[in-house]
Parts: sequence; C-alpha cells; structure tokens
Amino acid sequence: MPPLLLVGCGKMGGAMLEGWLERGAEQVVVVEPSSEATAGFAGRVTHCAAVEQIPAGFTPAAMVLAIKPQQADAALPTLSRFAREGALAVSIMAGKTIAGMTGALGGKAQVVRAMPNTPAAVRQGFTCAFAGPGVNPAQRALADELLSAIGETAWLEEEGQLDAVTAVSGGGPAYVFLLAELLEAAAIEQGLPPALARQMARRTVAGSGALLSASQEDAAQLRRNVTSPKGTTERALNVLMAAEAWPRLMSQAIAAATTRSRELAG
Ligand SMILES: NC(=O)C1=CN([C@@H]2O[C@H](COP(=O)(O)OP(=O)(O)OC[C@H]3O[C@@H](n4cnc5c(N)ncnc54)[C@H](O)[C@@H]3O)[C@@H](O)[C@H]2O)C=CC1
Ligand SMILES: O=C(O)[C@@H]1CCC=N1
Repeated sequence: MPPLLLVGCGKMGGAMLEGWLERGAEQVVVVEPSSEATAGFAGRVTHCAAVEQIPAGFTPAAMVLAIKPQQADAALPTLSRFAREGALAVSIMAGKTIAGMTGALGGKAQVVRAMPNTPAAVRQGFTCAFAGPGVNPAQRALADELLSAIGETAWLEEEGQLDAVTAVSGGGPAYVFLLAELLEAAAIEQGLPPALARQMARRTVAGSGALLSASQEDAAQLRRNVTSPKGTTERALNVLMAAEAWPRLMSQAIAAATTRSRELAG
C-alpha cells in the first residue's frame, strides 16, 4: 500500500487502520489528538497529535477522513496541503458532501465519500462508496483497496443515496445490537437467569447473522423456516409484524436517520 494519512483514529478510523496494517501498509501517519486512541498502534504507525506535527515532506497518496462531521469545518482547511493535485481524499463522515469537502480542502483533491459500519472491527464491515468528480481509475482502485480491507464494498451511482445508506447499513449494527438488548431483557422478564439471558441473546443474534451470511435463502425464507404453523414463533411474529409495529417503526426510524444525514451536510 502507498503512504496513507489517517485523520481521526477513533472507533471507525482505528478499525480501518487495523485492516490496512493487516494488508501490509507500512507508511501510515495518523493525526489523532487522543494518545489513548492510538496506543494500540504504537511502533506500527507515525502518530501526530495535530496536523502541524506531520513530518515535512510526507506525501500521502490518500488521506482518510474519519473524524466526526461536526469536526470537519475546523479540520479540513488545515489539511489543504495534502489535498494537492492528484491526491485522493476518502471521507467516511456521515452527511458531509463531496462538494463541501472539496471546497473546504482547497479544491484540488479528488474525493471519494464512503459509509462503512462497525463490523469493520472484525473485517465484516459493509461499505458503500461514491466517487466524486475527477476521481480516476487508479484513485478509485486505491479507495476500493482501503475500504475492502474492512469487509465488502459496493459502489454507488449517486451521491444522494449515501443518506439512506448511512441510515440503513451505517447505523444498522446499532439496531441489531438493540435487538440483542431487548431479547435479553425480555428473557429476564420471563424468569430466565440474567447470565443465561445474555448468552442466549448474543448467540441468537450472532448465529442468525452467520446463518444469513452463509445461506443462499433470503431473510424472509429464513424467518419462515423458524415459524411453524400455529406454533410459538407465529404468536410472537403476529405482534412484531403488525402494521403499526416493526414495519412502521423501522420505516420511521430509517426515514429519521436519512433526514439527519442530510442535515449533517451543513
Ligand atoms: N461509529 C460508526 O458506526 C460509524 C461512524 N462513521 C463516521 O465515522 C466518523 C468517526 O466516527 P467514530 O469513529 O464513531 O467516532 P470516534 O469519536 O470514535 O472517532 C473520532 C476520532 O477523531 C478524533 N479527532 C477529533 N478531532 C480531530 C482532529 N481535528 N484531527 C484528528 N482527529 C480528531 C477524536 O479524538 C476521535 O478519536 C464519523 O464521521 C461518523 O459519521 C461512519 C460509519 C459508521
Ligand atoms: O450515527 C452516526 O451518525 C454514524 C453514522 C452511521 C453510524 N454512525
């Protein structure tokens, strides 16, 4: 891998960095104010607490922006010297548009906007990416290599699709973890011991994910495979699948998150 600059080494930036190092990246400079966040990478990357500390002459082929959207306005202009002609910027920030980022970076870099998710931490992420104006095939291939180091990548035809992507697959793991939390609480409510309830909820969600991943059948068929006619699951699904229950709630939740992604464009 060519020299890389990572800006922000939190949950997502750290997961991506681990993936690149696994794939043999050798020259990575990480800008991250928290030394705690980069502690696990000591000796493997060059850590700078601020942009001003980046070694003079460092010329990354790509910089990856993994800071919060709310931090972008202050941080991007300070990175303009790395946004030279031919340089690639890959942003994973929710909401931030390519036009806005290109301007804030000084107008020279080509920008890929992407939305990964936290299963990236175990290289099981799913990322959607969109290549902005002027991104050449080599830059797109580099972006694909960086994103595919943490899981599967799909390329979009329209930047606007990223708002719904952010709502569905970007935030999706949170909804699945909420399901595990709620299953655990309901199990305890039915009198099961807390430790067993926790084990049961975790293994059920993780095992179902593994089955979904390995199976050729779609999710609806896998659901039907569990649901015996006039059995117990059917009773539960009559509650969950009522029009005003999960179908409506999921639709409202995804619409709310999509709207928030658009707001974050700023
Ligand atoms: N957490 C998630 O599930 C996902 C997050 N994202 C996006 O990834 C980005 C990062 O999110 P997280 O990793 O969750 O946040 P985080 O808070 O874990 O990481 C952000 C990091 O940026 C550092 N930072 C703050 N100001 C900085 C600056 N000026 N220069 C360099 N580093 C700076 C912080 O110290 C922190 O370690 C956000 O834009 C978010 O929208 C995208 C997909 C999924
Ligand atoms: O909640 C957020 O804004 C970010 C984007 C997708 C997941 N986390």
